Amino acid sequence: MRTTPILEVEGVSKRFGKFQALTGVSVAFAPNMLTAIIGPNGAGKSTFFNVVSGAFPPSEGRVRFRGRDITGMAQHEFARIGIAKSFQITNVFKQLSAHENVRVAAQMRTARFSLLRPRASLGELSDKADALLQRVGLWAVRGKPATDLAHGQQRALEVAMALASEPQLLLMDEPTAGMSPEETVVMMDLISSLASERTVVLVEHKMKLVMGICQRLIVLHHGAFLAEGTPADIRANAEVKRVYLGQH
Ligand SMILES: Nc1ncnc2c1ncn2[C@@H]1O[C@H](COP(=O)(O)OP(=O)(O)OP(=O)(O)O)[C@@H](O)[C@H]1O
Repeated sequence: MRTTPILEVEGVSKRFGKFQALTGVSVAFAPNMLTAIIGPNGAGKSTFFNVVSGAFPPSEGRVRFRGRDITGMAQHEFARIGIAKSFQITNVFKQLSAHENVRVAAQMRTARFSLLRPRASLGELSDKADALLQRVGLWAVRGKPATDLAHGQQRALEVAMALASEPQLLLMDEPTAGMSPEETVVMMDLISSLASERTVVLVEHKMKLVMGICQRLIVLHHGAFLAEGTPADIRANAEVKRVYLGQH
């Protein structure tokens, strides 16, 4: 990789008891690119995502963000250093409006930084929330309680909340899971546009979905690295076809 990577995963393995879910995975991610981690069922994609996003530490290996070792770092530190993850639907306060949810997310960021800079005023937070809601296409429903939003809109709300921390790296786990075809198109367009401003790494089971929007794909199989490359490279890779495309 010619540019200095923003995220480096080095020799990462993960065991659950005797089960080896990941084995020695090493990959690096260039800044401001959209990369998808793909692979068939049980390939280790979610485990990879959880290790990289700090949900649990790897059994072996290191994860580095902008050169800093973040292996095993506490979850709450991630937003502070510039990493956000979506989707944890549980983060949405169902009774609050879309606007209030994003404002709270933005407020949490300024609270974290309050020692370093003055707290933002309510007006500033409100403006920021509005801008983010516009960014993810939820302006029209900003006043609605989150619970009344369609599934796709709730997920877009999660994205707006994740963006409130102004991340340099956005990690997304199956962002279109459970979405209708129409909602999927909207979300894919959104992800594509977000990736022009920051690094986005997404985990996706459905390879076809990401082929059109990702610059790079990483394929896992049986918990190990199988291949990486552009969508065209991956489409032409006989081994990938065998283990992955053959199933669909
Ligand atoms: N907490 C756990 N305890 C035990 N085994 C686990 C645990 N989490 C995952 N596994 C196993 O690790 C393997 C990889 O699972 P993982 O969820 O990472 O795969 P995946 O590629 O995301 O699959 P899918 O596309 O089906 O979601 C699977 O065989 C799974 O059963």
